[in-house]
Amino acid sequence: MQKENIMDYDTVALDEEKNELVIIDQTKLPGKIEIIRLKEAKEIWDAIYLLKVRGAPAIGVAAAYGIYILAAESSADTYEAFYEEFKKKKEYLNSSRPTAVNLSWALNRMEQVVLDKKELPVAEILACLKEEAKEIQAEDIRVCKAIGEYGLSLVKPGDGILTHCNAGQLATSKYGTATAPIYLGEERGYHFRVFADETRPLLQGARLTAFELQSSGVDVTLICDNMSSSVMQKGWVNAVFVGCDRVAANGDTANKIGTSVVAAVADHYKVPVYICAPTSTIDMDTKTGADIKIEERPAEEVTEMWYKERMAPEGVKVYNPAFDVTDHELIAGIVTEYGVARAPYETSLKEIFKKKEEDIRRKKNGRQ
Ligand SMILES: CSC[C@H]1O[C@H](OP(=O)(O)O)[C@H](O)[C@@H]1O
Repeated sequence: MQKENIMDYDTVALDEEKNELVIIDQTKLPGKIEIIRLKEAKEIWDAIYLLKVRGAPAIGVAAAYGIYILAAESSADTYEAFYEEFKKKKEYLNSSRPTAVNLSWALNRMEQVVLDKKELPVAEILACLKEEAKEIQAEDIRVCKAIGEYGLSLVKPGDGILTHCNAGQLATSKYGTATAPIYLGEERGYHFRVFADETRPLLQGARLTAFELQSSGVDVTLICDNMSSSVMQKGWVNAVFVGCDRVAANGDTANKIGTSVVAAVADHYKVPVYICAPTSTIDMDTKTGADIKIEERPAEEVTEMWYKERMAPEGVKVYNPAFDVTDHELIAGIVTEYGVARAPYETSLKEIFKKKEEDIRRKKNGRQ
């Protein structure tokens, strides 16, 4: 039987007949492709909070379909009652996760439909809500493809690309953001060499990015988060492409934990870092990164080996060096028993050994 390909599944979809949200349960990947159907408010809230559906754009699409599904359950017989109910359900879904701006962006956009169509009967408002949610998803696909085209202009065939977390098709409706240039490039024979950071603690890189890239025939190598420096030091990385959850007006970008470490290392090795950002993820009302609310999650995600099944797709290439080398430019001082050596180390280490030799001589003379 043909092995299932994760790329053949919709990350998020609306079952229009049953008015159900249909998603891939990403907490089960890569070991199992499980499609789940959601209808109740708490189910949808939990799916977002537990990262069954995740990634800024995908969260936005799921919330848009989710609020439509919940609004369609309303038994309100006046606009005022319908709108009051709508606002409560919207605020509830919006409370699931704070950092990705697409959640509130999509819900606000759906609320605007209710406000704009207040003269229509509720049934017609619902039809408009469904169309708006479908347009949000259609836009997501167009936007990601456009990001792919622009991203492709920044790299060349055969380049090494490093990415962190999952800003792939599983974080969007199609193409992904950071992976969009990779997928378009694959279609056009670019044959990129991709390094996917595992991305502790929830392993979106190992479980999702490596999985979807491998499933698409992309040359992907899984590395631990602490290996990004080693592959950049070796010159294997020509560009870093990552996604985002919220870009502030000054360009500060909130993305998965560890992105700033990758960026600091890339800066050292003069590797360009590109944030692949749909404008729906850019928040011009937030002035700087310091103003972005950073979600904090349960300690167990760090302390427990919560992942009982496969942590990465079977057969994926892995680079697993046991050590790496820290470049001297990154070292403030080398602390020895004869003092602290400071850059330039060729000189200062020689001074240290001179002190050592003098010390040995003194001790030797003292004994004679
Ligand atoms: C297309 S950007 C997706 C963005 O969302 C991820 O976070 P999470 O897995 O917690 O939803 C990660 O930050 C990605 O870069």
